Amino acid sequence: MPPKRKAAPAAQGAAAKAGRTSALSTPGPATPRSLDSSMMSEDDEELDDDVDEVQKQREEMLAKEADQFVNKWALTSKQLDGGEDSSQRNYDAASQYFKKRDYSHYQLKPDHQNRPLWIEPDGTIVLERFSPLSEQATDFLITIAEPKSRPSLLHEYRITTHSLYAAVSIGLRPQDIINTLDRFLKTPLPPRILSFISNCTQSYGKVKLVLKNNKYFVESVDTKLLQQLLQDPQIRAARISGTAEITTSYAPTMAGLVIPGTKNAAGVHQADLKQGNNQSGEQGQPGTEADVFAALNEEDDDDEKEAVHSFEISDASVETVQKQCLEIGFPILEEYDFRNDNVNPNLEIDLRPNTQIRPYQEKSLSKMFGNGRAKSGIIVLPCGAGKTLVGITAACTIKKGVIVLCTSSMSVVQWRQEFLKWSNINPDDIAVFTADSKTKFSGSTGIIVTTYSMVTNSRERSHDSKKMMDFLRGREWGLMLLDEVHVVPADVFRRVISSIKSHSKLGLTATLLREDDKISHLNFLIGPKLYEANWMELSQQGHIAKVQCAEVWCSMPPEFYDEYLRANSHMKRTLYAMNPRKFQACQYLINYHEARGDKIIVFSDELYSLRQYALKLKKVFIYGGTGQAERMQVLENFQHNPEVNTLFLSKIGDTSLDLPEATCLIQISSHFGSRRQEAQRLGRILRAKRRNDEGFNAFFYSLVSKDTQEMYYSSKRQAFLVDQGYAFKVITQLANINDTPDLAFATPQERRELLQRTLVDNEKGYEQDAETDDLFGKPSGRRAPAGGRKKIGNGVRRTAGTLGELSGGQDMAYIEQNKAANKGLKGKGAAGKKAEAGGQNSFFKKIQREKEKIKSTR
Ligand SMILES: Nc1ncnc2c1ncn2[C@@H]1O[C@H](COP(=O)(O)OP(=O)(O)OP(=O)(O)O)[C@@H](O)[C@H]1O
Repeated sequence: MPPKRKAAPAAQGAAAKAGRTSALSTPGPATPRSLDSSMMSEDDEELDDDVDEVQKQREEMLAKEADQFVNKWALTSKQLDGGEDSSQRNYDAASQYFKKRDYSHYQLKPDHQNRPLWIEPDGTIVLERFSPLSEQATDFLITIAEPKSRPSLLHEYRITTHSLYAAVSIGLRPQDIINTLDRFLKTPLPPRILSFISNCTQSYGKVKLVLKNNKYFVESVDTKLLQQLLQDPQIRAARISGTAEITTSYAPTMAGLVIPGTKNAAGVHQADLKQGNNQSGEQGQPGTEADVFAALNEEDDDDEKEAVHSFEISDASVETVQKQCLEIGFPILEEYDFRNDNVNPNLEIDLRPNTQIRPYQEKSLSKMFGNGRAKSGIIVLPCGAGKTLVGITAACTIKKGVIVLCTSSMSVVQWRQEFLKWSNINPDDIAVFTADSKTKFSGSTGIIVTTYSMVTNSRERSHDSKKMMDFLRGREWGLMLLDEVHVVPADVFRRVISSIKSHSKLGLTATLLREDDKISHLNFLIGPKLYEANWMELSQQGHIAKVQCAEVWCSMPPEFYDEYLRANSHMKRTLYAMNPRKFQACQYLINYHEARGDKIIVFSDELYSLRQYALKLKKVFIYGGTGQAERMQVLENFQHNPEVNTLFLSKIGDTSLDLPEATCLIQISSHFGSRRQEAQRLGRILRAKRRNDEGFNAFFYSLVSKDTQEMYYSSKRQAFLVDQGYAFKVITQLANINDTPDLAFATPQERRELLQRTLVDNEKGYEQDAETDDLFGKPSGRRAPAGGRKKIGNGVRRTAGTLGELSGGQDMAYIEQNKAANKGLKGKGAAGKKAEAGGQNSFFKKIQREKEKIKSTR
C-alpha cells in the first residue's frame, strides 16, 4: 500500500503559496533589479572614481574566485536536482496531482510515527513540528540545512552545498550528518542524498587556514591530504622555506571557552540535544526518541583532542593558497585561534555583570565559537531581536581589536552607545570614523566604528581621512563586524575586505535576501550562514511582538480604473496609491486603531500620496526632504504627545527607526515586490514596548488596490514573511466601512475631483524621495529642487489626454498644501513645547551629547 500521506506535507506547502497568489488578476512586470543603487548612500555612487590599479586587481581576483566558488556549488546542486525521481509515477488516481512530488514508492520505516522528518530527492526536508522530537530535529536541521519556510505545523528546509559547508565548518562530520538524518527520517535515506552529503562534505572543512602567533598555517587532520596539497606547485611555493614540512599539534577543545553573558542566560534555555530524554540511561529502541538521542550523544563523545597537522605559509600568499585549494576541490575554512594569539594586544572588554544574553543570541554565538576558535560567517536574527548585542558579545569573547562597519553615520553613533551600554569598554578605547569625526583609540588596541562608505570611499580624501585609513589598514583586527550585510553590494565588501586585515568576520542581518543573485557571494566573502533564528519562536517567547498581518483589498472606482488602464507605469503607481477607496480604508483603520490607543505608522514609497494623505488627514509626516530639526520634532511628538498618534513616513523610515511606541503599521505604497522592505517595515513594530502585555498584538496592514499590479507585487513581497510563519489575512471588506460617517471622498463628485487633481499634479514630473537609508541623517544633497520636486529623466512626461486641462482641474491645485500638521506641532502639549524650546527626548539628547563629545575630542 503506497504511503500517500508522504507527499502531503510538501504539496501542502506549495499549495499554500500557490493559493495565496491565485487570487491575482493582473500579472505585473518583473521585479526591477535595482537593489545596489537604491540601497547605497549617496557617497557610494561615487566610489568607482579612482580606485588604484592594485586594488582593482585584487578585487577582480576576488570576484573571479567568488564566481568559481559559486559555479562549483551550483554544479553540485544541479547534480542533486535532476535524476531518478523526475519521471512521473502513477500508482493510483491521486498520484498525478503530486507529479514530481509523488514519493509513494518510498518505504516507510516500521516506527515512522516516532520520527519527525520527510525527505525529497532534491534535498527538501519537511519537519513535522507536532512531533515530540521536533525540537531536537529543529536543532539538527538548522545546523545542516537552510530554513525555507516555517509556518506553524510543517517546516521546510533544504540541504544545499552551502548548508553542508556551514555544518562541516562548525565541526560536524559527514557520518554524523548521515546517521542523525537517517534516524530522524520516516523513510530510509535516499541513496542520492547520501552520496550528495558524502561528496559535498568529504572535501569541505578538510583544510583550514589558521592564524597562530600571527602566522598563517594550512591545517588538516589528514597528513596525506596536506601532502597532496603540497604537490601543487603554487601551494608548495607558498610554504615558508626552512620550516618543517608538516608539524603536528592538538586541536583545542571547547573546554575553558566561555561566551560572556551565557551563564544563567535569561528565558528559555537553549535546547540541549542530550537533555532529559535519556535519563534512564537505557539504550533506546530504534526510532524512539531515546534512540535518536543515543546517536546524538555518541557523536559528541569522541570529540576529544584530535591530532592536527599543518604547514606554514607566507602572509602574502594567503589568497593564492585559498584560490588553489578551491581549484583542486578543497575549499579552505578560515578560523581564528584568538586564545593563542599572543601577538595582537588584548582588549580590556567584558559584558557588564547585569548583561544577560538571550538563548537564541547564545545559540547563534555558539555556532560562531563552536570549536573554541572564531569562525567567520553570518548570523541572521529578526529585526529588533538584538543583533547589536550579539556583535558586542562576539567582541567580548575574542577580546582583540574590533572594527565595526555600519550603513549610516547614525548607526555608527548607536553602535558606540550600545558598546558602552552593554560592555565595560573604556570610552577612550572606542572611537568613530565618520565624515564628522576621525578619532583613534588611545591604547594599543581598541574598537573603531565606521561606515562602509568611509572605508571604501576612493575620492580625494582629506588629510585626516587618509591618516585614519592608514591607521585602519596598517594593523590587524581581531574581529570585523559587518552590520546589515544584506544591503551592501558584494564589490563594496571586496573593497573592505581587501583593504582591512581582520582575523574573523561576523555579518549581521535580519533578512538575508537580495532580489539579485549576490547573496551567494557573501558566503565566499564573509563566510557561511552560521545561524538563522525562527521569527515565530522568538515572538512566542516575547522577545519580539506578535503581529497580525492583513492585506486589505480596495476596489478602484471605475473612473480611476479607466485612467489606470491607460496610464504609464509611473502614473499607475500614483493612481493605485491615490485610489479613494484605499484612502478611505486608511482613514478607517487610523480611526479604529487610534481609538484603541495604538500608535500608527503609515508607510508610503510614493511621495505624492504620502503628502496628500497626511495633509488631508491632518497628520504629521516625514520624508527625505524634511529638515533634521523637523524630523526630530515630529518623532519626539509621536513618541510622547498623546495628540500625535499617527505618523506618515516615506521609505527613509524602513530601517534605522527605533520607535517602540509604534504598535500598528499601515502600508499604502511600497517598492514593487521587495520582500526585504516588507520584512524591514514589519520590523518597526516588532520592538513594540507593549509586546509582553496580556493578549497584546501589533497590526500590519497592507492596502492594495484591487485588480492592479499592486496585487502581484504584494504577494511577492509577503513571500519572505509567509515563510517565517506569518499568515496574511485577506480583508475584502472592512466591517461597516460603508456606514462610517465622515470618510473622505464619499461622493462621486469628490472622487472625480481627486482624480483630476492627481492627474494634473503629476503631469509635470515625479518627485522622488531623497535617496537615503538614514532617517536621522541629513537630508540628501540630491534632494528635490526648490519646488519640492525631483524629476525623473528630463522631467518631461507625455500624458495620454490632459484631462486636467480639459476640465480646468489645474485651478484646483491643492488648497490644503500649507496646512501640514507638522507645523501645528509647536506648542502642542508638553512634547511640542519641549521641541519648540529646542528640547529633545533623552535618546536624541544622548546622541547630540555624543556628537558634541566626539567633536570636542577631535
Ligand atoms: N539580551 C538582551 N537583553 C535585554 N535587551 C536586549 C537584549 N538583546 C537586545 N536587547 C534590546 O532589544 C532592542 C533591539 O536590539 P537591536 O537594536 O540590536 O536590534 P536589531 O536586531 O539590530 O534590530 P534591527 O534589525 O531592526 O536594527 C534594543 O533595545 C536592545 O537593547
